[in-house]
Order: sequence, then structure tokens, then C-alpha cells
Amino acid sequence: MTKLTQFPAWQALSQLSGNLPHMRTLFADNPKRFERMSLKQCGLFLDYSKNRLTEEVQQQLLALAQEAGLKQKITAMFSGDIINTTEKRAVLHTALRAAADADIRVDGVNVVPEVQATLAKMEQFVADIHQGRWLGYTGKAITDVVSIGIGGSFLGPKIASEALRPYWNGAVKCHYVANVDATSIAEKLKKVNPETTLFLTSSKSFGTQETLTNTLSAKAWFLANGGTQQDVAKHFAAITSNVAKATDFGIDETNIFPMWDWVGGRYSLWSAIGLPIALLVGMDNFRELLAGAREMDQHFASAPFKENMPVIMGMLSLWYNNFFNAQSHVVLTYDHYLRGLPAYFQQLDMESNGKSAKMDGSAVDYSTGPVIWGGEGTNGQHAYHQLLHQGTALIPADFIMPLQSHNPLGEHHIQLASNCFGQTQALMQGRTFDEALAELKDSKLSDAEKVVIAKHKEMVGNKPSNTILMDKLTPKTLGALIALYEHRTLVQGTIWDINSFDQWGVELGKTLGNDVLARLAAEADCEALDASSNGLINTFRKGHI
Ligand SMILES: O=P(O)(O)OC[C@H]1O[C@](O)(CO)[C@@H](O)[C@@H]1O
Repeated sequence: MTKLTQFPAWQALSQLSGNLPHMRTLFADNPKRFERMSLKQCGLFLDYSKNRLTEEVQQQLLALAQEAGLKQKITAMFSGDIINTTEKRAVLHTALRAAADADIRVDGVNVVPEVQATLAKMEQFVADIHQGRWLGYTGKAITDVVSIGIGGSFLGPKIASEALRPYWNGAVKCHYVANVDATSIAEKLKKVNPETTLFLTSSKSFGTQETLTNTLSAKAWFLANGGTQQDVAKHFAAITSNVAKATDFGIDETNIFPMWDWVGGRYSLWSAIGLPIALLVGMDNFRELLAGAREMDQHFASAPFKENMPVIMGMLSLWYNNFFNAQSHVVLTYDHYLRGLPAYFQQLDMESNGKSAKMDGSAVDYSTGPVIWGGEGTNGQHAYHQLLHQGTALIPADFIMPLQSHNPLGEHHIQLASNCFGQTQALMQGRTFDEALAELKDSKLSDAEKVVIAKHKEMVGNKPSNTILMDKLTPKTLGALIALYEHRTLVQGTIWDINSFDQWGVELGKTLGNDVLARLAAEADCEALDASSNGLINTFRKGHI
């Protein structure tokens, strides 16, 4: 297997990265740059012209994708091949949103019928709740759903629900519990009535400590506030691939929605894990979310790389990560409903590509997944944009903004858009010393002071950004947007020759945490642990510092 850094395209890119014109020059040299480096697909518009990108660089990036076998990996994923090799699993979150008549096989069996049957079960469940047919133990309809889950079993539903707030039909309220910190569930239980509350335990493994502890506490609260053991079936349901553990736990089997091992947690909101979304926005809108993702799947699987949105975005981010030592990538959502999306993309990408072993187990000798972070615009402009503009780190940025607001009000949206576009312009063009000095010409500063201040105001610019627009934030455009980032993650993981679909790195912390828990529970001494862990545990035992 040729090493990534030995590919001809990698070598060419290494050469090119050292002598590129400033983006100001690239724009000046080609008035058609915006038209040439923008793309409209699946209800999304991508402007990638504000990048350190020439025609030759783009050709070499796409050549690198070819040389690294990206086309083969895409085909393998959609075909249900075992590409999650360390867990011997297929990777088929795409099957969750495939057309009802698709034929996608795992171990020779078409999985689409079961996916469709689960969607039908979800539809019935949502209808029963919305139309008041599902009654609690005192005969009242359900008013509140408490969704208990963590990681991919929490963040996807929560962020997508938040993003689709304009589509909530008001039938039920939804509360999310994830952290094992009792405050999380205690604060939610203060808001709900045991007679009209349904608990949804979302856990692919049904073995995650936080989720099990929270579900046990929810059950104890229910039994202590009027419910009885035989009423549990009316107030507890589960989404899991481990039906046996869920039924052992006391969840009625008819209230269990299946998950499959070929769906990774951070890729699972399209499955019954997305029930909270469907309960809030209705099943028709949930199917629209699936439809948007399906369109992006079809685009990703069929479009030539030079017109392929996930490929272009994945390769551009890799360009900065591996050839400009950019250690992080920022996602800036210029829409309040999308304020949680950066955290979702953070989990999606960092739990997928935060790896340092190649597929064959050998160590990588190049950077892999960057830190993904971000937040909502314009708030970030008053927080971390200073560093983006004048810091020493190169941090490529994605700006995401709907053209139409769900809440048109006076000048708000035109100001939001102006800020979004102004920021990408400032990052790209910067401000030269001469420009800064000229701005000071009428100031009362001395000439010497003007020079110093101008140096402080100087900004090199040439800071790359992508801008993603959509007409409006709808279930369909949200589905396409999330699928875009899922596939962007696959693109990068493939080039880096890592497994984007396991997460061995989270196991050790859990194991050591359980060891500490056992020592604390047994009042066992911890002298055998490192002095810090031993000291911290003893301090916890004392209960004061
Ligand atoms: O759905 P489960 O099995 O409770 O796992 C919850 C989360 O924990 C992880 O396994 C590790 O963070 C995630 O991949 C997963 O989404």
C-alpha cells in the first residue's frame, strides 16, 4: 500500500503549498473566481472561492482523493461492505434514509425492509402520542417526553430538534437528559408530571453507564411519585440494538425500537434514535429530513469529484490540516436555530477522525482529524473572531447561513447577512499596513504613534473560509447539510487511511472510571494508583479541599 505522503499528488501539493499568491491576487487575476468556485446541490449553495486554491491545487487535491481510493471507499460504503474493519461491521447510515424500494444487503439480507418497518412503527408511535391514544397510568395523554441518552444517542436528536424549532407542532414537549451528573435529570424531573410523561431510553448498546443510571433514576422517580411496576410499560420505551438487556431492564418489548450494528452512534439520528425529532416536528417533517440526506447521498455517490460538495469540502480542510498545519476547523452558524450544529459536527468529526492508527494498525506519520469547534454568528465576532483574524494559528472556517429567516423582523436579517459576508471578506483580504496607516491619517496621534498603531491594526488576511447558503432552514435542507458533513468526514478518513467508524479511544477512560467507581464504592485504598489519582480520590472521600 503506497504511503499517503508518497503519492505523486501529495508531493505536488507539498510543492504548491509553499508558493501560492495571496487570495487578494487570486481574486484580482480571475473576475470569474466566484462563479468558478461555487456549487449548488441538494438545496445548498457552497462558495469555496475564499480558499488558498488555484486550478492546479484543486486538480492535485482531487488527484490525491483518486490516488487514495476514495471512489472505491464510497462505493464500498454504499454497498454495505465491511469498511468498519476493527468491529467487522458495515457502515450504512445511508440505508436509514434510502428509498423504500432500495436493495442494500448486509450478510446477503436486504436491510431496507426492516428500516422501513421501523419507520412505520415510529409513525404509529408518534400518531398514538399526538392523537392522545397513548395514555398514562391515570388515563391521561402524554404531554412530555424525556429522552435519555448520550453521545450520538443524544446530540443528533437534540441539535436537529433545536434547528427545526419552527416546525414543532406543540403536541408534546421534549426534554433531553445525557450527563450522569444528577443535576441534568433532577432539573428535568422538576418540569414534568409522572402521569403524563414518557421516558425514551436511547442507547445502541444499552450498556452506557450514564444512560442506565439516568433511566434507573427516572424509574425510581416514577415509582416514588404515583406509578407502579405494571405502569412502567405505559411510560418507558427504548431505542436499542440490545433488546435482551432492555427487556431485562423492564422495558416492554413492544415499546422497543430496533437499531443495528451497521449504524454508528454519531450517525444514528436518521434511525429511531431520531424519535424525539419526529415527536416534535411530526413524521412528515422527519421524512423530509431523511429525504434531504438521501439527496446528498445520491450526489456524493454519483457526482464527479470536481463537482462533489463533500469531496471539495473534505479535501479543502485536509489541505490546511496537512499542508498548512491547521490544527482546528471552525464552524460558524449565522442562524440562531443552528447554534448547536458546531457541537454536533464536533462529535461527528472528532469521534470519527480523532485517530492515529491506519487501517492496517500501523501508526500514521501525518496529521489526522482537526479539532472542530465553533458557535453562532454574530456572537462569535465578540468572542473568538479576534483570534481568527489576528492570531498566529491558521483556522479555516465554514460559515453557514439561510437566506431567509423564519422570523423576518426589521433590519435583523440584512444585518446578520452583512456580518457573515463581511467576516469572510475580512478574513480573506485582511488589512495592509498602508491601509491601516491611511485609516489613521486624521487621528490626533503623532506620526510615530500612527506607525505603531497601524502595525497593531495590520491583518495578513489570506485566511480561508467556505460559505454555505440555503434558501431557508427546513427539514430537507437540514438533512442535506448534516449528510454533507457526514460524507466530508468519510472523505478525510479515507485519505488518512483511518477507520472513521470505531471509537476505541473512549473505552480506556470508561474502564478506568469504573475501576475508580469500584474503589470508591468499596472504600478500597488507591495507593496502587498514580499519586494524582490517589490524591484526588482521597480528597473526594474527605468531601472538602
Ligand atoms: O448509544 P450508546 O450505546 O448508549 O452509546 C452512546 C455513545 O457512546 C459512544 O459509544 C462513545 O462515546 C458513542 O459512540 C455513542 O454514541
